[in-house]
Amino acid sequence: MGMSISKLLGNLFSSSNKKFKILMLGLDGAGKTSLLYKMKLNQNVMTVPTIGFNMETLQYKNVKFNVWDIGGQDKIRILWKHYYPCASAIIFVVDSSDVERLSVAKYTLFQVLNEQETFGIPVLIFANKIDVCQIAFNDLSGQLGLHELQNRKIHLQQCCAITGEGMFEGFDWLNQQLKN
Ligand SMILES: Nc1nc2c(ncn2[C@@H]2O[C@H](COP(=O)(O)OP(=O)(O)OP(=O)(O)O)[C@@H](O)[C@H]2O)c(=O)[nH]1
Ligand SMILES: [Mg+2]
Repeated sequence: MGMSISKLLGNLFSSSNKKFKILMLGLDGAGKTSLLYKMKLNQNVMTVPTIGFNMETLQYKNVKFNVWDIGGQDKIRILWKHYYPCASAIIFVVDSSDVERLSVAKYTLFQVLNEQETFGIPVLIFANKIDVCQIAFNDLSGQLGLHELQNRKIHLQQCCAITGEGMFEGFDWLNQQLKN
């Protein structure tokens, strides 16, 4: 009856050792590094623009992630593609107070989604800076063109890297997607 003890232990061991590679992308200043360290340390860190990347291992509800926070400045976005191989999911961070650059955020998001290596993987969009947000949720979703992406695994979650609001809800969705 049931699974042998050794098989059960083997399964537990392998699942606890698995780390999902998660890419954190988004325009410069969106709050990627702030979110990474809020999640990792529960601290508000002083950030400087990321040139290159930060990588941290996080654990949320027994799921381990290697989160790659990659610099979002215009001139270094060209380098994002080098990080795509073997990514299990993408977290795309949008500054919801920067309404003027929402069209650039949309264009950049669609560029990422059009890369063959990102086909089929879940994309969590963090609408960050909800504390200073300048736009209603539905308008934000509309301006990012999310209705055009109904064949993709996409979830829009408002959050705040300063208070941590919304972060765990986002990771709950991600965990659920990675389980499937
Ligand atoms: N008000 C507010 N400010 C935030 C929030 N998250 C980040 N910031 C601020 O936004 C600025 C940019 O944050 P970063 O985390 O450095 O942004 P980034 O996306 O890593 O930027 P790059 O490394 O250039 O790609 C910093 O001054 C943060 O303190 C937030 O939720 N609310
Ligand atoms: Mg950064």
